[in-house]
Amino acid sequence: MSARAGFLAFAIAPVHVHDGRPKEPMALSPQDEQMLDRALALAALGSLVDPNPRVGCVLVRDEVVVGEGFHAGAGTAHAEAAALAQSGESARGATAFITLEPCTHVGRTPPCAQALIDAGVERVVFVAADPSERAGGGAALLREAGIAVEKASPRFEQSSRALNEAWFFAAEHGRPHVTWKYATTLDGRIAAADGSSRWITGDASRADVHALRARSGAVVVGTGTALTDDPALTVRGSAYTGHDPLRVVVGHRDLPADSRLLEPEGEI
Ligand SMILES: Nc1nc(O)c(N)c(N[C@@H]2O[C@H](COP(=O)(O)O)[C@@H](O)[C@H]2O)n1
Repeated sequence: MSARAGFLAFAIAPVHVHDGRPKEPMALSPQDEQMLDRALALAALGSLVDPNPRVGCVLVRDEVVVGEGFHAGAGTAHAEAAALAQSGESARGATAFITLEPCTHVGRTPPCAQALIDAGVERVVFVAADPSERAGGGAALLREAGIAVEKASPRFEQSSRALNEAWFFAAEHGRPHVTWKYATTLDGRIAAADGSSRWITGDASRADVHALRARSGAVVVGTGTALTDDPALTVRGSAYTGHDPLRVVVGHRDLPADSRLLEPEGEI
């Protein structure tokens, strides 16, 4: 079965066609918006814990989806490359709907903007600009090549940002996105003075903690917490999806050999 045939069951309503180039941005049609929603749904299939953003791409030609792709994690094909691999020659003259501006850099994989140009894509609609210095600027490159480029409305950008909150933060601020997690009693205490009150939160809150660990690259505690609470800092229960964050202990004191942090699960 050809890549094209594999995806053609998903027929859509008409998409407007560009005949000349370059073009002024035009309002997106409801069909365009439908494709952007599809691209966002594809992006959500990517890894929650990855140095790379979650990105989705849909290629449409003659009102038909000819390729779809999403980025599954660093080192694998970018969303655009995955969609182009499916569409093959059918990408010529197509519109690409992408949740992030196509990248311009040679990183672990080749630049997506050039791949779209080489494939003969005629129009690109993207959701959010890539703020990173090394990979941004794809829209300008595409325009220089005569491709019609449009940016989606802020409603879509919000969705793309929500999918990649930590990645956008790091790309825009040059530092990691940090979540400060703590538990206190209503009177502002974190433990009884004698250290006896290890758990001051309930099941629901602890489930939240595991979900938070599951989508974090690293968990950092001080040696005070490590020695007093003996936490494992791994993801447990239904939140576990095969990923444990890197466990980082900051301080000068050694951990005892039987510390749960030294157990083989998870990296320290
Ligand atoms: N446009 C686009 N589509 C994707 O699917 C992507 N993953 C990205 N990522 C951008 O490229 C950087 C990572 O590239 P490599 O892992 O080095 O290949 C990432 O930081 C984004 O800027 N872009």
